[in-house]
Amino acid sequence: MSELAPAPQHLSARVLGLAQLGLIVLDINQHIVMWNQWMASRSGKSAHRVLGQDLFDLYGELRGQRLEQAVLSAMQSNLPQTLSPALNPSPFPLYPAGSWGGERVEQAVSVTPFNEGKERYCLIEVSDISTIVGRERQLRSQAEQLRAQSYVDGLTGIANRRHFDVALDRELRRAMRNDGQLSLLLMDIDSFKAYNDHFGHQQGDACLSMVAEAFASMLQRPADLAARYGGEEFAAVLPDTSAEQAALHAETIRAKIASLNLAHSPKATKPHVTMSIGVATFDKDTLNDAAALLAAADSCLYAAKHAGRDCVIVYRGEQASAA
Ligand SMILES: Nc1nc2c(ncn2[C@@H]2O[C@H](COP(=O)(O)OP(=O)(O)OP(=O)(O)O)[C@@H](O)[C@H]2O)c(=O)[nH]1
Repeated sequence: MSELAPAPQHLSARVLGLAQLGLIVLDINQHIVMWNQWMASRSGKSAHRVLGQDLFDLYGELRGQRLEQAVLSAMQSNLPQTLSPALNPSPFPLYPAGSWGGERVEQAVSVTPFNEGKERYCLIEVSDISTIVGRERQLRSQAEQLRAQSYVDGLTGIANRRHFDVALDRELRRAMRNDGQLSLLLMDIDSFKAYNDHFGHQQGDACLSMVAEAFASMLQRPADLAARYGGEEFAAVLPDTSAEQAALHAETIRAKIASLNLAHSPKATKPHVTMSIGVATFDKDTLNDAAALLAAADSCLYAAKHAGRDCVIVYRGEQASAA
């Protein structure tokens, strides 16, 4: 079997010149003994200029940083070191080849000690991970956008049912923990079928958007949540709000919707668009989960419809009463 001959020196030099990553070799004194073409074209410093210089004199900003510690530790322990790109983003001032200034190349850096004869050296490899980092950022921002969209109702722009469910569950648990107060409003546009039949579905959609906007603008506290519960139904989660306060709030919302004076179908009870509202308040013994609270608010909403619509009914035990 024939032995493989070592690569001739000119071949190694050519390969170093073609390498698509930065290669730096330091001697035991941290002086640069090798600096390949990739480093030269991204740093603006030719090998001729940097050979023999202390790397950390050349780049003062690296002094005392993780890279210097990694080099020292690699030289002492003879163990390779990898710098986390998240903790050490872009340590070298390197820029895309041919474009001076602008954004630094994102870098992944590893440090490998080695011995050659009696001498100890350290190889620093610098990879350009800008594309990967850019793609990661894009994916993260797309995921963030999707997450935000998945919580917003497409027609009205207020919170959707999923958001409502999450918020109600969170606030119920908070109320349980703190023995706090929490109220829920369920509201429904009156005779909306007649509205659609009279004005058409498209105008029906526009009406829903106007009502949603007006209703959401009435909720002032940051923790309050205005949501589209489904179809022509809306809901509000009101933390730290007693039954009396919620009843007042609901009455203000009802009056606000009526005051929009949106023309209704001649078949509706009133000449303008109105809303019926059911109110239920957390009670740690009886109304202490989402299903019970929703059922109580819904029974009040049903009672409001039966009481002639355009009114507020508050849940008071088994017997709902007008606000
Ligand atoms: N335009 C439009 N209409 C919707 C939407 N979602 C639900 N609706 C309509 O809302 C109407 C609700 O009708 P009903 O549940 O019969 O109730 P109502 O006519 O509002 O009568 P009351 O609730 O008893 O006052 C139906 O005609 C649905 O088609 C929507 O996204 N856009």
